Amino acid sequence: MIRVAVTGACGRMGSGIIGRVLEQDDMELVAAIEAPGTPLSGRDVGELTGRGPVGVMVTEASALKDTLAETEPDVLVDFTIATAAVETIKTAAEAGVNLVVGTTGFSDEQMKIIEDCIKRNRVKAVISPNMAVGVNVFFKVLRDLAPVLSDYDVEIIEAHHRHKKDAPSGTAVRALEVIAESRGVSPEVAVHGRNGLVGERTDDEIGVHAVRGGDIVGDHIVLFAGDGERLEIVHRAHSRQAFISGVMRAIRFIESAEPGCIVDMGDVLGIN
Ligand SMILES: NC(=O)C1=CN([C@@H]2O[C@H](COP(=O)(O)OP(=O)(O)OC[C@H]3O[C@@H](n4cnc5c(N)ncnc54)[C@H](O)[C@@H]3O)[C@@H](O)[C@H]2O)C=CC1
Ligand SMILES: O=C(O)C1=N[C@H](C(=O)O)C[C@H](O)C1
Repeated sequence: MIRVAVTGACGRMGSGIIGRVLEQDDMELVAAIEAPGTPLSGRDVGELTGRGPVGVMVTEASALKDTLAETEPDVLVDFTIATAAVETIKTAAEAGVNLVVGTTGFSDEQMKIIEDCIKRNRVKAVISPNMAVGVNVFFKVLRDLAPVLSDYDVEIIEAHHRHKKDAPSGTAVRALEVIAESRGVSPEVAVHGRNGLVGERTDDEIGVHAVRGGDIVGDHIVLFAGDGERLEIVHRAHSRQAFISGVMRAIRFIESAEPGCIVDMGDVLGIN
């Protein structure tokens, strides 16, 4: 039985993950953690997420160290916000708890802190900006296509719901990194939006555009524009269940992962 703790427990992803964990025969929800000062502390997370009481009460992140010691999870799943996730990851790693992290918006400095902490404490970690199987196939297609279309102009467009706090999406940033790497250039060639008399497009630049509105779950388009034609690689998420299915795969994968290393969903799926 895999003992699972979830942070961001009452969020869009956290609540969905908890619902799916509760349905698994090989998993047990042992902790549900929310932001410090949450008014939901002490409430049954099953009732909060519309499933009826499950006997797991919401605890605050400020008590995470004690919560981990008392509940002894095998893995902590984090879908929160970057600034919070860094602290959560440090606390979990120091407690020897493996990690599945879907939170996006980490800076390079925050990622370095996370990498060092996971390496130092020799915990296992799956960290991926998008857990959907289809998106990780999308990344592989981009890796294979980018060298062939090296002289095409690339633009990345992502669209998400009005509540998303970070931009561009972590998925769009990963797509940018994949294409930039294949071209032997820095992701700093990105041009985030365009406004004013910006002049002609340069050959090296990669446009990145974030659309926000409504309840869009997550669309990503990578456009390769050439002379007389263009190719558009598109992924559209219809439901957060696509991400949550990937989270279940990651939770089951983690035991076999290498201690002290961070892998992503491509590794979990064996397509990297
Ligand atoms: N990797 C993937 O497949 C996916 C990643 N995401 C990312 O996951 C993150 C969360 O997305 P949503 O669930 O839509 O956001 P949300 O805002 O609905 O949920 C975040 C939750 O975290 C809680 N929280 C804030 N600070 C906390 C702390 N210190 N400890 C515990 N909980 C804390 C908030 O109260 C909230 O309930 C975002 O970074 C988003 O980009 C979202 C969907 C898929
Ligand atoms: O915030 C979201 O909703 C999502 N965020 C992730 C990202 O930033 O790429 C993944 C997915 O697109 C949904």
